[in-house]
Amino acid sequence: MTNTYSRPIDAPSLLTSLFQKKQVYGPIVLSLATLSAFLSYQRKSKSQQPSKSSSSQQHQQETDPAIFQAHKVLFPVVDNLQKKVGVNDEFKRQLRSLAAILFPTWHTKEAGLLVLHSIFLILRTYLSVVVARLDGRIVRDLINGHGKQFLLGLVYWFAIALPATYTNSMIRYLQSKLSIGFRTRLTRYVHDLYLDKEKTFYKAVNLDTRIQGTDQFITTDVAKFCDTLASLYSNLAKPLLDTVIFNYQLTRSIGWLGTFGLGVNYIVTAKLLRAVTPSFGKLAAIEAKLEGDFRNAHTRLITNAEEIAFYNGAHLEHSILDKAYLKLIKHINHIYKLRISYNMFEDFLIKYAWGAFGLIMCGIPVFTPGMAAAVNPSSSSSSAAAANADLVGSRTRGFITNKRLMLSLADAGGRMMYSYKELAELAGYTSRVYNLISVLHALRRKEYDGPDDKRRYALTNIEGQIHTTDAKNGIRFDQIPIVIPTPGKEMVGDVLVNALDVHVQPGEHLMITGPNGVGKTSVARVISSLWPVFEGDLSKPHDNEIYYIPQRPYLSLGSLREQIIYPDTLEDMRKAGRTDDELMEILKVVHLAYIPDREGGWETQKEWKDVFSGGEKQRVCMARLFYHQPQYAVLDECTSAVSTDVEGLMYSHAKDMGITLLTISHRPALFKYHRFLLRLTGNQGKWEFEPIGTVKQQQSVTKEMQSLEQQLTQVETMKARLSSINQELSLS
Ligand SMILES: Nc1ncnc2c1ncn2[C@@H]1O[C@H](COP(=O)(O)OP(=O)(O)OP(=O)(O)O)[C@@H](O)[C@H]1O
Repeated sequence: MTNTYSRPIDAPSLLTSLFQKKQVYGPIVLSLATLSAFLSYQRKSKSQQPSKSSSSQQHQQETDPAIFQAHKVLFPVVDNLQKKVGVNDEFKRQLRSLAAILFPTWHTKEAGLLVLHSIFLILRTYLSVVVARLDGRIVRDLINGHGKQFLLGLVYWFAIALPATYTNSMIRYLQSKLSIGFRTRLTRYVHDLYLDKEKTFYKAVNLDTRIQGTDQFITTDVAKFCDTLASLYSNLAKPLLDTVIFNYQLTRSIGWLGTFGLGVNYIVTAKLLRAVTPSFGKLAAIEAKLEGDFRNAHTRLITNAEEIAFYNGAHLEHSILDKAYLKLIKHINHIYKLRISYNMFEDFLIKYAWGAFGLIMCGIPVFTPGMAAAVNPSSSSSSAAAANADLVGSRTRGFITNKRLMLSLADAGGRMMYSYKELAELAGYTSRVYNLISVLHALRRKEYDGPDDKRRYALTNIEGQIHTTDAKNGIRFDQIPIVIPTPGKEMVGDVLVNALDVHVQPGEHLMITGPNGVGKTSVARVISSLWPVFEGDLSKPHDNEIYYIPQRPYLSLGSLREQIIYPDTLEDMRKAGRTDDELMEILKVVHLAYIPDREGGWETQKEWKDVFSGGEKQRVCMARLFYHQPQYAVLDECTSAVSTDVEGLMYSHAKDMGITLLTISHRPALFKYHRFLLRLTGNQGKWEFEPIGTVKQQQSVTKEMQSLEQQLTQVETMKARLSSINQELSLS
């Protein structure tokens, strides 16, 4: 006899024919095929991986500038304050722009992963239907007392368990792989933008306020974006597929009316949930920012640990950290509170309302006489008792199968609805990551944050020109004002130095002096293109012919050798044919020859900023100058902690090497190593430029000496007065 009740599940379709004829073999064969595809894919991707620690290979992988150029239109900067962060058209546009980075072509590893992931998702849905049907069959055989078939059903059950569990683990594995793949692509892209030749990393921090806490953006937000995107694909694609297939199966079982009811149910639920969903996207974006602030406060503490410890500043730092943490926690608590009512509503709707609705749907074929007859026309030809037993068996099978499908459907629908919350969170991370990339693109093109109109000294009105010339032409400032770059819509910069007009020729060592905060370092910032040339013309040699030693010594991560050759790598050093013996000679010049022995050799790796004393750090930086032997050197108070005799030796050595010096210093002892003096007066941006050793200067030195001598003559008078005061005090 035909089991007519279960006919809908056995309907002639590709899927159902697979259940019928290859109920167990089908899934196993499919799983094995997918496994072998996966293994061959793994082999292929392994063979394409770059060899370990090959910096030249890593270099080859840098993003092609043509790609950045092409992406210019995809990443216009948007004002996030004005745009509402949420699941809207702007979110879709931003996601499409980011997709161009995640999937540059369909021949990428990530595209392969996505396809494989999708195959496993389809496989899982297919297996769910097989399991639902098998479940129904086993229960039917149990109720009908068909022991042999019951046992056979159990054998099938275990046979399916293998591909089913494998499929589930693969889905999770591929989801993680997809997330890591996205993250690698995005991070590489961002690093290439951030650490490019335009020194965008400096500009993002100092010349712009649109992305604050870049480290948080690059480390945490990118990772969260990738995780959410990968999981959302899985959380949306699978239930979507499940919904289509299960609905199809159910339609055949419960009829079109039931399916229509299900459809209405979905639409109503989606509308209701949408109406009550708080703006999780915006909340997630704020949370990410507050996390960044908290992390930043900790990073500052670590970076400045010694200074804070000397000042006994732990108490204040403690309260700063607490404040940052409390702000974050307050926000997270607010989100949790919003979630209470939202989750209640969501659970009520999806678990309980849908559950009741599902049971009603399952009951339709049972309680609707017309339908039962329609699905069971052959029952009249059997004896009444047998027909009754068959009817109970087939009803049970139908009910169990439908209930399982219904539960899976509720689960799928529920997950789709839950995904809306995830989608809203994704909108928040998308807006953060998009914002980061679009601002980095803008900074690379020198499009800064400033007023819309052409105001003088605004970052949106940079009119100066920079010319790269031969080193023998020197460095020339032609009517260049030194202006503090000030980001912001209504902001213009303050002028530190008026139209500077100075020419430094090779060998004409220049000393720049003036009171604190007058703008001496700022002159160096303009030469090195950290600050823009707002007006005038700057002519200078190529960047690699000028070496800068800043006021604060910087020691990098890496070996002792890498401290001396910074920013060259060991590979660069070897390529240039330089040796460790040469480095030792350099260390002798800066009186640090004892360091390699003391520290255990050139390869030693330490946190060098904590190892060297203040003077040693400055001498290591001077050693770098002698290693690189540039045509020009800008030395910004970089020997202030070095004893005068060693300082003098280093200056003489630099000059002997043919390096033209531009020294920023207050120390008159350094005058004698220079030929010109640029004095920034601080008086409304005025400056003076003159040769060193002129009559005027000698007169000024003589005048200073006379004034000092005069002060010395008063010392005896002052001493006498002091002792008389002491005497008076002891008498009283
Ligand atoms: N990024 C910035 N934003 C705002 N103001 C800045 C910035 N950088 C420097 N300034 C200001 O510009 C002025 C000049 O700074 P600069 O570092 O050039 O001084 P300096 O003459 O080298 O001083 P010192 O002798 O103390 O080193 C200072 O008042 C400083 O506060």
